[in-house]
Amino acid sequence: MVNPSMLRSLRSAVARGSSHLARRGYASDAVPERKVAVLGAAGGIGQPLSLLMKLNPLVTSLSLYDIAGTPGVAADVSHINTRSEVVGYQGEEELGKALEGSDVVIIPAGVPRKPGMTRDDLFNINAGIVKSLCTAIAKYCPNALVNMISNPVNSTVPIAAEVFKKAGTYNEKKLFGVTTLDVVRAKTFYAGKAKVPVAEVNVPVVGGHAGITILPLFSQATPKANLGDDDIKALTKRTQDGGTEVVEAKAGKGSATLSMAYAGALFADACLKGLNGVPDVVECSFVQSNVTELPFFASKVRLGKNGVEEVLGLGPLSDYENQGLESLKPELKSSIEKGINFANKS
Ligand SMILES: NC(=O)c1ccc[n+]([C@@H]2O[C@H](COP(=O)([O-])OP(=O)(O)OC[C@H]3O[C@@H](n4cnc5c(N)ncnc54)[C@H](O)[C@@H]3O)[C@@H](O)[C@H]2O)c1
Ligand SMILES: O=C(O)C[C@H](O)C(=O)O
Repeated sequence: MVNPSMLRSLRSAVARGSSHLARRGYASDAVPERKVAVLGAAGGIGQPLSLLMKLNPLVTSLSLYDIAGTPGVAADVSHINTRSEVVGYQGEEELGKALEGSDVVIIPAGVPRKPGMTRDDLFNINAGIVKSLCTAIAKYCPNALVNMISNPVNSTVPIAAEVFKKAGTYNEKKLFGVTTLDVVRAKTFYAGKAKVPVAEVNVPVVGGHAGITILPLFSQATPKANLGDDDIKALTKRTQDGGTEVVEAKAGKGSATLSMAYAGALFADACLKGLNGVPDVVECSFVQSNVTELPFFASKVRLGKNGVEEVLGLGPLSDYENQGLESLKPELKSSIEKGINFANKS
C-alpha cells in the first residue's frame, strides 16, 4: 500500500525534476536525450526505481532489463504520461540491446540479505552476477556511468573496475558505488534527534557501505545542533545498522527496497545533472580515491560532464570520527581485495 511518505517522495521527485528544468530555462524537449538502463528492473528495488526514473524528466529512454519479469514491469511503467520511452528486455540474449547507447546504467541485480546475514554473505552469488553484467557493459556501452547498488558494494565496485580494466574500458570517473541510502538515513535520523527540518539537513557519509565501514560525519552536519557524545554515538550506530534494521523488520522478505529506490533515483538524477552540465552537483559515493590509502573510498564527489569531476576530501573530523576512520580501514581493505581477487581469478 502506498503511504503518505511514499507519496511525498514521489511528488518531490517529480517536483525536483520539473523545477530543475524550469531553473535551467528550457522546455523538457530541449533537454539532452539520455538513456538510462536499470539491470535487475523486476526486483524489489528495480520496480520502484524504474517508476522513479520514469518520473525523471531528464530521462528520454528507459531500458528495463532483468532475467525475467521485465515485459510486465515495462508495460506497466510505460503507461505513465512522462517524457521517456520505456522498453523491457528479458534474458541474457536481450542484454546487449538493453545496454546499447546508455548514458547511465543502474545495477540493483542480485540477491538481498535475510536476517542474520552480512552483506558479505551475498558475495558468492552477487559477485558472479555483477561480473557478467559488467562484461556486457564493457562491450555494449563502455562510456556509460555505472551506478552499482548490488551488495556487497565494498567488493562489487572493485569487481566492476577489474572487469572494465581487463576489457580496456575502465574509466575511474565513471564507476560509482551507490551509498546514497546511508546519507538519506543519516539525514533522517539526525533531523529526528536534532529536531531540525529534515529537508534542510546535510550530513556527509564516508568510507564504505557495510557496518562499521559506513562512517557518518555528524560533526559536519548542518544545521548545527548541540548534540552530546552519546547522541552522536547512537546516531552513528543507527546509521551503520540501518540496513540491518530493515532486514530484521522485513523478517526474511528481503532488505531495503523503497528507500533504496528513492536513494538510487536521487543519485542517478545527480549523475544526469552532471552529464548535462549543471554546476556544483555534489553527492557522496564509493569511488576510486586518493582520499585515504585505500584504492576505493566513499566521500563527497563533484559530478560533471564526464562523471567524477573531483573527489573531495574528508574535511575536519572529530576524534570519534578519526577513530571510526582508522577502525574501518582493515575491513574495507579486505572487502576491496576480495573483489579484486575474485575478478582476476575467475
Ligand atoms: N547499495 C545499497 O545501499 C543497497 C540497498 C538495498 C539493497 N541493496 C542490494 O541490492 C540488491 C538487490 O536487492 P533487491 O531487494 O532488489 O533484490 P530482489 O531479489 O528483490 O531483486 C533482484 C533482481 O535482480 C534480478 N537478477 C538476478 N540476477 C540477474 C542478472 N544476472 N541480470 C539481471 N537481473 C538479475 C532478479 O531477477 C531480481 O528481479 C541486493 O544485492 C541488495 O543487497 C543495496
Ligand atoms: O542492508 C542491506 O543488506 C541492504 C542495503 O545495503 C541497505 O543498506 O539497506
